[in-house]
Amino acid sequence: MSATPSHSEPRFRRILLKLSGEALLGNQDSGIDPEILFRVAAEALEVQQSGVQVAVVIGGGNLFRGAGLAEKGMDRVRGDQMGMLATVMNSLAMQDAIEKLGGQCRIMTALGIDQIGERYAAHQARRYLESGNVVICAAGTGNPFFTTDTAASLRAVELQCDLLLKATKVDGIYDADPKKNPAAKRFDRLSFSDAIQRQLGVMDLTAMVMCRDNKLPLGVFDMFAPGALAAIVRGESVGTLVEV
Ligand SMILES: Nc1ncnc2c1ncn2[C@@H]1O[C@H](COP(=O)(O)OP(=O)(O)O)[C@@H](O)[C@H]1O
Ligand SMILES: O=c1ccn([C@@H]2O[C@H](COP(=O)(O)OP(=O)(O)O)[C@@H](O)[C@H]2O)c(=O)[nH]1
Repeated sequence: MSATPSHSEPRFRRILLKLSGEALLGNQDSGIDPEILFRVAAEALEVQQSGVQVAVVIGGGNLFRGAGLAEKGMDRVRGDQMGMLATVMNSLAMQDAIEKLGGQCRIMTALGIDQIGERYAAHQARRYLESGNVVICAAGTGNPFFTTDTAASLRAVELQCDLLLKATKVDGIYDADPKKNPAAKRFDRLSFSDAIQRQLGVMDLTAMVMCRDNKLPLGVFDMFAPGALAAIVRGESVGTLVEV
């Protein structure tokens, strides 16, 4: 992602890791593949233990998406509320995995669910990050009609992260959807204006614009590639880096 060689000092002080809900499926039809869950949790912890503060946003596409429910006749707002609750379930699974691996982890939710996590507040989230917790920001933005990509860009800006990393089902941003066009070419680096102008579909427009306007670099990488997260944080060129 960056041409700069590895350093023993971490390149980043604080990152936000956006995990695809759908990628948590692994080879299953629904739910969460524990192998993927634990591998990603271990990689997030490894990065955190190397001295980088780690905030996390998890999608809910492995369980529910509001738009899909609305297509089948459900009220869109209720469908999106189900989608946001799906992100809370994934967040609980990730918190459990991180704690089982010996890490400290807080869930902060955009919707009030007191027994599960405290209500998200940026200043408190920053304190938890500074005191050695992984902080999972659950329930998206708390509003229907948004996505967890947008929630991730919002939280990353609020939490003053140096980098937003989207871990997804593809290994970067291509000039066309690589799942539909096998001849598509991957970018190592790209500007936000190019990504927005070319309507490259890997991240929704609202999230891209949020990153661009706040000069927050965005990395996109393959959630199934072991070691990719740590490599990016060491400054190695993995996936695609989008900058202003
Ligand atoms: N130009 C592109 N480059 C890479 N991926 C793309 C592109 N256009 C569309 N995609 C698709 O975007 C998907 C990732 O986005 P999304 O469905 O929001 O996933 P997530 O569940 O990770 O949020 C990939 O699976 C890929 O097929
Ligand atoms: O701020 C938000 C974030 C998410 N969602 C809902 O939660 C679902 C799951 O999130 P997403 O589709 O972003 O998950 P991913 O694609 O990352 O698995 C979405 O489809 C929406 O229905 C929402 O309503 N508001």
